[in-house]
Amino acid sequence: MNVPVLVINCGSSSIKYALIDTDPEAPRLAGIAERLGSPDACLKGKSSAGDKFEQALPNADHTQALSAILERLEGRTPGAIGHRIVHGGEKFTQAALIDASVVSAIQATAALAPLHNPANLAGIAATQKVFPQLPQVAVFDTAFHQSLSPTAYRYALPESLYAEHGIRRYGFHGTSHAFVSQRAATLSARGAGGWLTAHLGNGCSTCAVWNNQSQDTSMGLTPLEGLVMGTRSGDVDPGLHAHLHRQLGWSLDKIDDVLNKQSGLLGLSGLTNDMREVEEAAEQGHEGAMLALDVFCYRIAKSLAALSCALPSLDGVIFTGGIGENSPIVRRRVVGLLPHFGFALNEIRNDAMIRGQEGKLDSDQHTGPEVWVIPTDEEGRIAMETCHCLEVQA
Ligand SMILES: Nc1ncnc2c1ncn2[C@@H]1O[C@H](COP(=O)(O)OP(=O)(O)O)[C@@H](O)[C@H]1O
Ligand SMILES: CC(=O)OP(=O)(O)O
Ligand SMILES: [Mg+2]
Repeated sequence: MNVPVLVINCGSSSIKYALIDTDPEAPRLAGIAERLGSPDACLKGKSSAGDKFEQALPNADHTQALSAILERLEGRTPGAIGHRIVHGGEKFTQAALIDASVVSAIQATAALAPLHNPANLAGIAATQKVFPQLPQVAVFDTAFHQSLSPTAYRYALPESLYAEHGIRRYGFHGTSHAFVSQRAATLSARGAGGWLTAHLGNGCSTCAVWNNQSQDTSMGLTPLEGLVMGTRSGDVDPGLHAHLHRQLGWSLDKIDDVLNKQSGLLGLSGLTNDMREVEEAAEQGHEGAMLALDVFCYRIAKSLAALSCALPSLDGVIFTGGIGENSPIVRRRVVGLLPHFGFALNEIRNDAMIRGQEGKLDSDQHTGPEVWVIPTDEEGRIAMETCHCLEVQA
């Protein structure tokens, strides 16, 4: 079934939206309602003519923000709603038409993604109120990684923690890793083979993809494992939690808050979670920013090297997300830390690849593993999966 899809990515205080038409050439309407629940709440976006708008929505909640979004759709009516749902646990290997049982399954996994799933559920409740007549589909970040083998997804913990409590590695950003690896398989003469993907946005993760299937990924039970991110620490010694509790008297809530919201680029630099500002400060010799950039890039390279163990052979690496698509500095440094992989980055191509362009960064005549930048399209992929799910149901 091919219908215009309103894609909703609902956070605790924000709603990102995009209206994706059946005609791929039709301009997308997209935007974000931010700081919901506060006096500064506002809706920002772009009209189909490309004009930017900003509208104050003081103290608006999710439902009020959705009503305001509806008025920005320029009379175009969606035929379905596709929701990004971060955690689908082991239950969902693909998108699902939302009904009461799907809502309770998402509720059941909320404990595993306390920052994301409750907000996603609030988004479903609000859209059901505003668009009661439309079919709604849940598209899960975790679904693409359900192809992981137990070797990749099990932690070395007592079996009962997995069997009775679902404690295992799940992985996230699945729609992005799936989209860019399939796009590389189409664009590259190497086709679908072994690709390493690096999704570098506010949340960051890597993935090893073999024949369009996720083999392993850097995030785990929650979106905190793995790489250094904007405000998340990524991997730390699991002994850190007990240490902070016993030695500093920190509560679990405080530890959780520090690791999720005060660490990463922000924690290391002492300045900001925004990579543009980190790069600027590092350029001016700010020591915290230089260290943040060093650790960020080193940990990406280390993760890609580790994930290469999940691939029989390597065809290339793909950079995506706000940082992966726009930062020649990060790409150069990461590739430079992997000399034994045989990449050959062309500096001029790398420097020129910014602002959502797509392309290969290799030097001419290079025959080894390739380096690609592929702008991610999580919204487009969610719309596609929404239509596919409705087709299967019909
Ligand atoms: N030109 C740029 N150079 C370096 N980093 C950039 C650039 N443009 C955007 N970024 C970074 O991309 C990150 C946001 O990524 P994005 O994928 O848009 O986030 P989200 O995960 O919220 O969708 C920020 O750290 C931002 O600084
Ligand atoms: C799962 C995750 O980290 O999502 P985001 O990048 O949107 O924070
Ligand atoms: Mg993102």
